[in-house]
Amino acid sequence: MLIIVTGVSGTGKTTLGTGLSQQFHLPFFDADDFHPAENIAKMSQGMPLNDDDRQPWLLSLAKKLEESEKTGGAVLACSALKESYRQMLKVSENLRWVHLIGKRDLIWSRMLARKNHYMKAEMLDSQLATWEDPSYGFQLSIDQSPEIMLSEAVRYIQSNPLAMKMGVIGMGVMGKSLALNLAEKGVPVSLYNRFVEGKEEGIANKVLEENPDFANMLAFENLDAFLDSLERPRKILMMIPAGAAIDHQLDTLLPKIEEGDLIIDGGNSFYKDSERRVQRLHEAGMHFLPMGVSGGEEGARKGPSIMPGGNAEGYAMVADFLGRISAKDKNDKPCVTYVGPGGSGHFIKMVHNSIEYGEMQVLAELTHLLRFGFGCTPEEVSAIYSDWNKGDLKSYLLEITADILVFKENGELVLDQILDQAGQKGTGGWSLTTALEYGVPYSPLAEAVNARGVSGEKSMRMVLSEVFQHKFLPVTDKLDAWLPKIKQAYCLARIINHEVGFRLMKTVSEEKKWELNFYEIARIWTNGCIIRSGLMENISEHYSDSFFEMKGIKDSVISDRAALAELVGLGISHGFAMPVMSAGINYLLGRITSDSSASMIQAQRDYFGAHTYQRKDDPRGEYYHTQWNLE
Ligand SMILES: NC(=O)C1=CN([C@@H]2O[C@H](COP(=O)(O)OP(=O)(O)OC[C@H]3O[C@@H](n4cnc5c(N)ncnc54)[C@H](OP(=O)(O)O)[C@@H]3O)[C@@H](O)[C@H]2O)C=CC1
Ligand SMILES: O=C(CO)[C@H](O)[C@H](O)COP(=O)(O)O
Repeated sequence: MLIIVTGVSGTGKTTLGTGLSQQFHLPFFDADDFHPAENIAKMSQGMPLNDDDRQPWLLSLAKKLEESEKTGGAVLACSALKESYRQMLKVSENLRWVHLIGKRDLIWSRMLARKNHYMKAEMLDSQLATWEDPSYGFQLSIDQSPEIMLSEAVRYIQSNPLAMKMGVIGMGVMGKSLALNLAEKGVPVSLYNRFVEGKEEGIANKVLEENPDFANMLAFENLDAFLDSLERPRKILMMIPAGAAIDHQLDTLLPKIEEGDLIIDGGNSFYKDSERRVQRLHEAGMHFLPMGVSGGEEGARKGPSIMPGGNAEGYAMVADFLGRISAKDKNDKPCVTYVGPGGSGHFIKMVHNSIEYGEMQVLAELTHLLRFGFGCTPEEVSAIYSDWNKGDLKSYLLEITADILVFKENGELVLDQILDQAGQKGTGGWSLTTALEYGVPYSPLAEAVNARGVSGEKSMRMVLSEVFQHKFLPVTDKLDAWLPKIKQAYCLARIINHEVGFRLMKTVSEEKKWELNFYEIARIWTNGCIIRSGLMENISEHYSDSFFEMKGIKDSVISDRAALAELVGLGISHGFAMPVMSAGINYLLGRITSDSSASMIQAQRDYFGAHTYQRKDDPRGEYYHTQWNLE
């Protein structure tokens, strides 16, 4: 979106241009700043510029406008006195003109009041003589206040909208926040929400009304008008629920859009669905970008972690915009990267969420044990977590858990008013089925999914609790003696959660030849996303396929496993379910045991089913069968 404010010197182009740049969140350029030194010298001596003087200046302005157009647009204040000059600046159809028109006396008096400007007031007559009245654009009279001039110019531009750079479908929690983020970063954006009579009406318009500072947004509930408003090739981001809604929305969109257009699915879709959709849009000559987004409402508004995969050409069309809206890592690099082909973007978002499930569950388990076993108050638990959060254990989830533990309404802890039934939308469970499909051990993170399932059976739990008289037993040991071990156990349980997730990603990447870059994946997860943490920073620097041997991790595996085992023992023996922490220590011990109990399994299989087994003393790997039942 390009806006050019024209007029002779003294008409207030800079004031209006600056106001428009703020309203439309676009950069502002003053053409005066682009004059070569010779022109400035000439004007300072009161000598008017001729066409030859203006030629290089106009060319450099046209170049600046072309560059700006690629990155979202700009507002330019430029005298553009003659039609031939304006023609040189007309670099795009996506351009609106506001011409400032005023009487000579008014302009003269304003020029006399100006200080530190190289233009001499005497040159006004020359400018007015050169000025050619334009036959297009908005003629705005300067005999009114700057505020009124600004609001009239905004109204004109909004009623003659420019092609918007991006469209967002779905004005829910995420769509609205991402749209505002885009608009704030100078990407003109069209908003669309479905119309459902009597239920979903004027939703996109409401977003505009609630955000009057953003003049670079348009709102629609008519899909055709929304699509018409977009620059070609169109770039459309869908932020709607995963599953049937996505296919249905694509069914509606595809007949209305054109070859070369790009559709992005920024929701939590199952990666296999995304692979199918990449293919579908490819066959229709369109680009499809399955894209994970993490950071919740606040992240989407201020800077999420973004995981686009699929069509690389499609990614290139929006790479600049995604970079602008994403969170930034510690080196100020955007937390977005092209993940890989097919559904890889949604795949890694799914694994991200699975790790998120595990991290949340570990904190839930610890909190329960600290409160109802050790008898800590919520404030005490919060203080412990806040303390941990100052060091290597720091993480976003630890931080919000500490907050939740002291958050009160009407003097009551909100946490204790919340029904103990955890919801889930799919990503955790899909990770588990994917791990099963690829034969990747996943027990710690699987337990986080199962724990949510068990929590959902509230009425059955209540009945059985009564039948079996279940009680949490108080821990009689002093908390101070346990606290260092609890911290160690927490540290190691988190490492195990991450190892499990990264192992799944590595296996699937190899099988599908995605060539995922785990340094990059960890890097884009160091900020903006829900599992950002000190641990993730460490992984992004030292990632190794042999995860447990990684720098900053190996020491914890060596020194903290006794603490994790002890804590799980303590919790379970005092009546606390600790599914993720106990699965974690079991998984770890299983992974680091050279002599496992599986010989017995093989013997049993061979006994009842003649499944055969291999022998330790036969390096050829031959299969043997024993006639176990000699009768
Ligand atoms: N909330 C979060 O923290 C995160 C969510 N996500 C994912 O982003 C996506 C959107 O989530 P979120 O914004 O939270 O969800 P919301 O429920 O807040 O919003 C959903 C949006 O989709 C629209 N919608 C619902 N059904 C349909 C349909 N059948 N056709 C077209 N539009 C429809 C809704 O419109 P209407 O108002 O008319 O119902 C609404 O605008 C989901 O896939 C979610 O899993 C990803 C990361 C974080
Ligand atoms: O993607 C997210 C965070 O990263 C969403 O908040 C998602 O909804 C979380 O998953 P679930 O609803 O299953 O807990």
